[in-house]
Amino acid sequence: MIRFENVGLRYGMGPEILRDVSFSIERQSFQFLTGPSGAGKTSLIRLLFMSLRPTRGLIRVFDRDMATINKKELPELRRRIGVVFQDFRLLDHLTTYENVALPLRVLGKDEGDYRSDVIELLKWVGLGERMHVLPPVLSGGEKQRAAIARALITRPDLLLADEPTGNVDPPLARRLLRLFIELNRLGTSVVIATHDITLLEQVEARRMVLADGRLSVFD
Ligand SMILES: Nc1ncnc2c1ncn2[C@@H]1O[C@H](COP(=O)(O)OP(=O)(O)OP(=O)(O)O)[C@@H](O)[C@H]1O
Repeated sequence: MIRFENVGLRYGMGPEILRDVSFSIERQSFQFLTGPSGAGKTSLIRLLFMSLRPTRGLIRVFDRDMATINKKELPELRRRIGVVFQDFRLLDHLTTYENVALPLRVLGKDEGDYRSDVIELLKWVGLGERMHVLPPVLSGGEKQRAAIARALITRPDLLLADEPTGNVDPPLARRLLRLFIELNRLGTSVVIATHDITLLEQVEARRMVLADGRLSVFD
């Protein structure tokens, strides 16, 4: 589904952050992306979401060479990817419910067809009581869960989550992990970037480890 071949990345004239990174992400696979702070996890997530282009190497996303994808084609391809950013990126003037429903609204779906799905997902992530409030009054953990729900609502082919349990307590982190596993069981490939050792210990999953710009993959 996704393939990186000898990918290198540098910002401006800075040092190479990623060097000769090669890996594939298969359909319906589950993997953690780990490595010390500053190792390049977020940069790799941004490459996967096509919001950053590599300095060198080949990236194929959904069987397309990223170098040949033009701006007009990007939204269509990105629709197949759900992302949870570290900074959440919720829209402050929309309620939690509206934020989560937004990707479906943008696709032109009828609210009558998705309303119950959105409410069910909000309840599952523990935001059933918070669906009518605006993001500025949500706690960090609540914002994080809203961002996760928004990324999942379209049942993407690929879910990218950058430190998705960074702001929640351990029981909730376990619950979110179960949600990702269930989503994976239903067919979505999942990539979770995390430092959270306890999270890593809970699932037998492929580990992609970044260190000194290089990626090692442990299946
Ligand atoms: N937009 C940018 N311009 C210049 N340098 C950047 C930019 N974004 C990231 N970097 C640098 O690239 C390196 C990798 O950063 P990145 O955020 O990808 O690491 P990370 O593994 O996600 O870190 P953390 O775990 O702390 O979030 C760091 O040295 C960072 O300073």
